Amino acid sequence: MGNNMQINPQLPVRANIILTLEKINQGQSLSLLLDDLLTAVKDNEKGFTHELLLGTLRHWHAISRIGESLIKQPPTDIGITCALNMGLYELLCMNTPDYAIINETLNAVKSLNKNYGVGLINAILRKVADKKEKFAKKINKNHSLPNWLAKELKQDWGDYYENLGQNLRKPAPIFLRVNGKFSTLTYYANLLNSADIAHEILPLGVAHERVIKLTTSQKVQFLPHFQDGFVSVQDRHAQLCGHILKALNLPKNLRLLDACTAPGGKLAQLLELSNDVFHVEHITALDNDEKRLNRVHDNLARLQLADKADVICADGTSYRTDTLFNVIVLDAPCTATGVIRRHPDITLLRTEQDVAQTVALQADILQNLWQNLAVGGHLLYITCSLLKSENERQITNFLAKMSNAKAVDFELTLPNQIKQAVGYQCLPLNDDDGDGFYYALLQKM
Ligand SMILES: C[S@@+](CC[C@H](N)C(=O)[O-])C[C@H]1O[C@@H](n2cnc3c(N)ncnc32)[C@H](O)[C@@H]1O
Repeated sequence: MGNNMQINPQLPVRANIILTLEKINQGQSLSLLLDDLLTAVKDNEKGFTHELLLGTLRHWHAISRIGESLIKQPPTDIGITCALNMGLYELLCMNTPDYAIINETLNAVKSLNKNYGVGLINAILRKVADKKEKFAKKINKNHSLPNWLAKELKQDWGDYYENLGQNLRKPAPIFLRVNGKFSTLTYYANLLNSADIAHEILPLGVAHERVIKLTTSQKVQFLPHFQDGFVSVQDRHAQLCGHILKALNLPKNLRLLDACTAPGGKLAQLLELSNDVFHVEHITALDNDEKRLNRVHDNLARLQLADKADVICADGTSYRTDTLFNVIVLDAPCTATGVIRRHPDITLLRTEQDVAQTVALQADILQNLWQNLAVGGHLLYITCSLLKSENERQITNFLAKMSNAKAVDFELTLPNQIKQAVGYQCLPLNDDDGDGFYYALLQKM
């Protein structure tokens, strides 16, 4: 059963959350919906709205299993499942009184003209409210991943799997990258101290580099000198990119291709790091998504780096240049299973079929970009995926096929940066850990 109602300020807050969940279940992404939702709710409801929506998504599969165990016939309207899951999450994981949750969830359902779901939702919420402790234990015990993904992660990560499954449903920490063109990490940490912004300084895992972690939630636009480009938000493991390349002590005047560049996080880091020692003469940055390239331009403008790179719209599977590159960064399109903590809707949007398609696309891009690399040049392959098929296996298959490619060793030193047959897999296993990233370094012979 469809629903043409749109998120709007006249609806109760829970009704707007149900509509958002419904759209995600139909394939839209949270990042495109969240602003609309938060704009539609009152200021004093924004925090609650965020917590209820994100919490429901983080626990979606665990909650769905509870709902399914109590219902004989699953509802034909996905909106009813969304309302039920939202109600169950609030009941089992938030502090709202039970009667208020049940009343408000039912009111929301009625305001969406879905009265046919009221009886079912009322019955299930009351049943669960009566045995809250039992169901709360259930929800917390297991992972909240779709079965196909849980199976793949178990195969790939054996001993780490349980911990990984639990951690993927937690919110991710916020890390900052300090722009060395304007500041040092120590100087910026002092600015944060002066502004009373709680933070920690943590190692990055490569050379002696460090990173800032914010320890309280903070609107980034209000960070000291954010608009002046002193600092950017970038995940701890994403920040390895520039430092792995810097540690190679490459010759000066590098010609670098940042393939798959949008929204430009790694590109900006490379430009910020470029100096007399790690000297990038020229960067070409490409992506095949025109819209996402707008975000690259915005980011570079804020960091005052707009004139430092040629940003082009091109397809990595076919792009060719006459002047070959010394370094190619390939931050490949992937299943993004490593960033589920930041985008919990991935567990609803991704399917098992997506994996094979993504692996094939990555192989095509890698194969084509290799033709643009000069002999002696390096290619840094990166994904934010946890799956070995996109990572270690992708690269070992490439090396087996390409007689002019070899793996280059580098060292990452943190416990959850795990050495693979080629490269490293970073896993989010602790609250301080960065996202799930894979890095492999190749050289053309
Ligand atoms: C993981 S994101 C890159 C993140 C970026 N490097 C950063 O650090 O901000 C992958 C990017 O690959 C792009 N992409 C997907 N298929 C592509 C293709 N065939 N050619 C070029 N870019 C592609 C997507 O548009 C997306 O922006």
